[in-house]
Amino acid sequence: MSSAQGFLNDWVESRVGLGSNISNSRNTSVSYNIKGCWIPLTDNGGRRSLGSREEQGSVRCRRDEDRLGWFPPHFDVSDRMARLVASDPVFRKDNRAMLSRKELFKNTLRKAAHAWKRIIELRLSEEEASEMRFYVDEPAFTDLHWGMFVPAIKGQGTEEQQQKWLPLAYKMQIIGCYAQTELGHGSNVQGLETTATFDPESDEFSFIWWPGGLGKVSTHAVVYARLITEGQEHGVHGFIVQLRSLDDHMPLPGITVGDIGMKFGTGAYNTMDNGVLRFDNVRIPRNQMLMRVMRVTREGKCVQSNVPRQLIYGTMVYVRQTIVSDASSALSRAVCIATRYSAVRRQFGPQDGGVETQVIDYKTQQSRLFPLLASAYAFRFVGEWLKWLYLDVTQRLQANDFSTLPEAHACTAGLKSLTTSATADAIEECRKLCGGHGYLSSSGLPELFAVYVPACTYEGDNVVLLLQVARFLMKTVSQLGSGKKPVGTTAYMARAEDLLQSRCSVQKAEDWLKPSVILEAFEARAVRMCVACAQSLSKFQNPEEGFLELSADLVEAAIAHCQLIVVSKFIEKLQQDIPGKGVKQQLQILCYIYALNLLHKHLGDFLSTGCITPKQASLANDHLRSLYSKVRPNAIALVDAFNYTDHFLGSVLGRYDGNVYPKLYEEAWKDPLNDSVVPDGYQEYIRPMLKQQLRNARL
Ligand SMILES: CC/C=C\C/C=C\C/C=C\C/C=C\C/C=C\C/C=C\CC/C=C/C(=O)SCCNC(=O)CCNC(=O)[C@H](O)C(C)(C)COP(=O)(O)OP(=O)(O)OC[C@H]1O[C@@H](n2cnc3c(N)ncnc32)[C@H](O)[C@@H]1OP(=O)(O)O
Ligand SMILES: Cc1cc2nc3c(=O)[nH]c(=O)nc-3n(C[C@H](O)[C@H](O)[C@H](O)COP(=O)(O)OP(=O)(O)OC[C@H]3O[C@@H](n4cnc5c(N)ncnc54)[C@H](O)[C@@H]3O)c2cc1C
Repeated sequence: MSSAQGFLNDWVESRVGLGSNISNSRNTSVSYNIKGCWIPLTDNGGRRSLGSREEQGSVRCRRDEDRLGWFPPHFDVSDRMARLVASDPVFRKDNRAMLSRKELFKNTLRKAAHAWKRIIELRLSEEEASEMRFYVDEPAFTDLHWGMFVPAIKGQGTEEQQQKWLPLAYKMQIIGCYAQTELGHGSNVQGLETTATFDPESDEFSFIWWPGGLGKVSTHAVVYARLITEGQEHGVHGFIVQLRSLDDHMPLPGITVGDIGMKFGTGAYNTMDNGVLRFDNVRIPRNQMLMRVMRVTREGKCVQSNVPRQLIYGTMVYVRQTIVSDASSALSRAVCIATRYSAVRRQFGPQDGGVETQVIDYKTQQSRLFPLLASAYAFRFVGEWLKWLYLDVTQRLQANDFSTLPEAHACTAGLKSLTTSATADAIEECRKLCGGHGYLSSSGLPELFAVYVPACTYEGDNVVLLLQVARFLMKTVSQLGSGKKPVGTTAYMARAEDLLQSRCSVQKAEDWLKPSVILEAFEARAVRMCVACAQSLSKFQNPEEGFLELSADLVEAAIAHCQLIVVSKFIEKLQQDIPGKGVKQQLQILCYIYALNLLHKHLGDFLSTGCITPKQASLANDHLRSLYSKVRPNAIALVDAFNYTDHFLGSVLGRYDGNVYPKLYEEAWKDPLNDSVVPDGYQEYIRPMLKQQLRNARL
């Protein structure tokens, strides 16, 4: 796992490297360079109107070109793409909530086509294109094409199949989607009802299918179906199926395809054409089954390769890994909005008529906000680590080493579940942290929530995924006595005997500042919960029955294990060199906040397993409170470090210059209801009502 450090390092240098901006402190607090002078962000950022209602002009973060050279590629690429998108009128943010579905969708097509044009014109690399997609900030068919269709062919296709299909897909001469889910089956992939029956007479397959996928754009799909040859079933496999004509985009014979209709929220994920697809005896050539895992011969015989069957699920492992990094982005975006606004917003305060208190100074606000800020950083680090794990497993697979696949599956499934659930909850919390104005569309938070929340369901329902982690953990525990040493993220289980007995050494609040103490508490909690589940399971005659009965406890154990991974990767990160004066200390504080807040929220686990005493829990809470005061002076710098443009944030409350109130007022007048002073419908409904009341009053 040590090479994870390389990735983590990249991140720190590039993002916290922003840190170079927040490094020149004059005093103990982190500073931020605004208009060329270094000022400590101890309060409201001085020149920026965070904390003031007056317009302060457009103060910009200084990012000198010569400084950019210092940043490693990722930051540079990301920053360049953010600016490119923000300055291009085609990518302007429409008020998506106001658009009809057709307008919304057509706008998405326009932006995607323009993005592709720019990618070609500017000869953007894959990394640059991917950053561009991120900043365009609109779910589109291209996500599925690049994110699932292409990876499915790469991961499950033979060399020959890749050579045939990938060039077409790379040039977007075909557009593909990932058609796996049916009306009746999503989580249960082996239960799919779509069948692909091999017909040796004609060398073709036939399908019946009902997927979630792309309803209006894709010309092709990788369709998952149960393979049947010679009257026998051979499990689920992927098949490349052409859906629409490449000449006029009409569905091919036997194919019924369309959009499944409006989804949650206005705007939001409705830019995506999730679709319905029905096959009626559609025939495709035999060699369009992705055959890396299993080959079907001309005679209809199945030949298993040495690659494990689970590779059929490989695309999901890949996407789940990307979803973890995306969680950090969505969370950091919401936290950036809520933190900046909390510094602007004032309520209550001195009775003598002095200025009211910035809401960010209330301990309750800090105790809700700062753990979310810490989580955004934590998810970023664990996302980078997971990227490394995924690359590592991919390289091993290429060398026919399948040993780390189960762990990669458990980690991607578990961390996808943990981070998306936490992020969805956090976005909603950020909305509440912004009070009434958070409920306005112009805060950017309602749409962010609506667009984000399906991440808890797609790519695997979060509970179903945690149950996969629990299976992996139960297997690991059951092998503990067998001499098979647990490795990677379960290595701590090798010390199960010690961890079952260990006593937390904390005696005073500061003792909670030792990473080893925190780690041991989280390890002991996870091991104890896993072992307790394994013991309960062993009482069942039928293990599957036991697994169903105990599933709620198993999910809790899986969460404990996944939280341990996040905490341990954060701690690992801090063992490295981190450039920028004061940056490491800030990250350390965030790491403690992340861990101690989890401990506080899951106190029941820690106490009931005897990992810590009530007194130690109370000391942890005391310490947590004191850490909030240390984050407060640097909170704005820590969210500025995400380097989000106002265009990307799309939030009046999260504006960089803090000029919230005049802009809220300005934004209100843009609403179509304000196009006329007297509303449509006045004559028809309001006036007669008023007149009626007048007549009644006279009576
Ligand atoms: C403008 C810009 C232009 C260009 C842009 C450029 C670039 C853009 C690039 C990219 C964009 C990137 C990313 C974004 C892409 C997409 C994200 C956005 C939207 C997402 C859309 C959503 C898509 C979907 O939802 S697709 C459908 C997903 N479906 C699921 O997730 C189903 C969930 N169910 C399952 O996974 C499985 O069925 C199961 C729950 C795991 C159960 O499996 P099974 O029935 O087989 O049962 P078992 O439990 O017995 O398992 C058997 C065995 O297998 C192991 N296992 C299971 N899963 C896996 C796996 N995935 N990998 C490895 N191993 C696995 C399991 O542990 C068991 O092992 P053992 O036998 O050893 O115990
Ligand atoms: C916005 C969006 C985009 C999508 N895009 C695609 C796509 O591009 N391609 C594609 O193929 N699919 C796509 N999907 C489908 C998605 O992958 C599935 O909806 C998802 O995998 C969940 O499966 P399900 O709908 O069958 O949920 P279900 O399994 O029916 O879940 C319903 C409830 O049952 C519970 N449950 C289910 N099984 C168990 C169990 N074994 N134990 C305990 N509880 C259980 C779940 O926790 C959940 O609470 C998309 C979905 C959405 C929302």
